[in-house]
Amino acid sequence: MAGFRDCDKKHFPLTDSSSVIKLFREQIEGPNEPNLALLSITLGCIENALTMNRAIPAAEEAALLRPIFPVVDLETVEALYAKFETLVRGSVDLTHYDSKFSSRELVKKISDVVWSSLSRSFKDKAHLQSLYSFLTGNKLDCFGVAFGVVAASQVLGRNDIHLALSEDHAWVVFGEDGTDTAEVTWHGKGNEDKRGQSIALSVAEKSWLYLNGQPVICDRATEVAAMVSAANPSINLTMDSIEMGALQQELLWLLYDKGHLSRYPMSLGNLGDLEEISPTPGRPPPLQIFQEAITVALNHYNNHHVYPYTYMGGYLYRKRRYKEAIKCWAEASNVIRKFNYTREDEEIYKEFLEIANELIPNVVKAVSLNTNDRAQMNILYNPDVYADILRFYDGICEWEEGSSTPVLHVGWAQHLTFSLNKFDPRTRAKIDLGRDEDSDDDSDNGSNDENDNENMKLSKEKELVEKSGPLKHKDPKDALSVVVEDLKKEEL
Ligand SMILES: FC(F)c1nnc(N2CCN(c3ncnc4sc(CC(F)(F)F)cc34)CC2)s1
Repeated sequence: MAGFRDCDKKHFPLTDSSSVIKLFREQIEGPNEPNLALLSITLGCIENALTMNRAIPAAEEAALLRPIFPVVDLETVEALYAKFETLVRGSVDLTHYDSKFSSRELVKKISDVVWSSLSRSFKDKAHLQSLYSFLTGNKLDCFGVAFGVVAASQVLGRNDIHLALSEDHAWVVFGEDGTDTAEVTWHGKGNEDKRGQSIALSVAEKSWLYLNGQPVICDRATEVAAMVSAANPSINLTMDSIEMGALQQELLWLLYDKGHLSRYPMSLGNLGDLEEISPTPGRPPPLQIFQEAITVALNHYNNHHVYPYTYMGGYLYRKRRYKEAIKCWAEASNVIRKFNYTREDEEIYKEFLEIANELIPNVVKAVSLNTNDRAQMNILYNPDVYADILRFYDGICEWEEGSSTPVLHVGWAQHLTFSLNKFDPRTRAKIDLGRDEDSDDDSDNGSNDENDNENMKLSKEKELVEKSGPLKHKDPKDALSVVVEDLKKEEL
């Protein structure tokens, strides 16, 4: 049983970040498994002190010489821990569940204990992910409920119940071989919660939300990594707490060095973002961390995670390394095409919408404006970049194919033609669409006639593009429609 031991208490009061690191280090190093409730209450208490009600701008606060890092007293943490233990042990009569491994009924009961304590207020605010928030405000977000259920399971000594994480949802695994699954929290807005139900493979099969059966399955140390990753240093929409960010970063490096991020791509992405903001001397650069996340996704999750590519793509975009950013976005699309889009996949839809309708158009605008920068300008003459944009869109089309819900609408097409038409026509003719660049005869090699028709159309398009020369259309959307109109005339 976990419990709040004397060896834990000796760390208190915590007076600075190094004392917090020491507590986490000893908890992770053992000999007992890390106490999730103790660590979550502690981290949540610090986050609350560093990010809530800090209306005074930091400068004035510094002028007041008020110490920023909060002192975390033993009494505070002990009281909250006791409250959690009393709630959980008081609500679950373990004599009803005597088998060595947990049952679905027990998991549902533990979920009900957390669930029934929640206030009805809105749940997508920040700082609602820790047990500190749960015990002092009866508020938890979607992740927080799942984490709370796992922390409660640990208090009950149910060490087969663990956290399972996708890129936008959380649930638990349990049972003899840890492969039983159960919903324990809600997802998104306006969706009935499915708590107690298993994540049937049929559902997980093709939806991004369940990562096609490739979620991150946590052990206790990875659950600590999830708690640290879920910490939120933001004070408001424009300001972050430097101290909270630095603490989160140091804790992630501690977990990294112990190997507890090695199966958790998103935590590596979080670490890469923190390193971009404030590089740690002697540590690898952000790109290397993002690359590691991609390698983990390739090696352990059958390349079914999208975020490793959008973490790296976003970073490269911010560094104005546009060619490489577009490559990452094509790789992200190469992942999503393996799924069918369902209505609960809104988060990743918004991610691709932003890339297609804001980031890529911004790139082609940026490079066509500052023509003096040769490196940037030749993006519009680079067949690889053009091909990557086509691959990006092709993946989204494949994602839509076979889905219950459509993905693309005319808004996408407007941005698509804007982006594609900024490319030099000769470049567009160069990419390898599986047809010869120079031969304009459409002599096929035994392919059937609709291929001929297709080839004929494509070679006609190429001819048209060459004849019309660089596309100087006043209104970008005309370019594609001109080609389509001419093709239609051909067919008549
Ligand atoms: F790819 C970039 F655009 C991203 N930037 N931030 C991203 N985040 C931020 C952090 N984040 C996460 N970071 C660590 N662990 C988890 S577990 C999870 C799903 C749920 F919240 F449990 F339901 C989300 C998540 C979600 C994805 S993706």
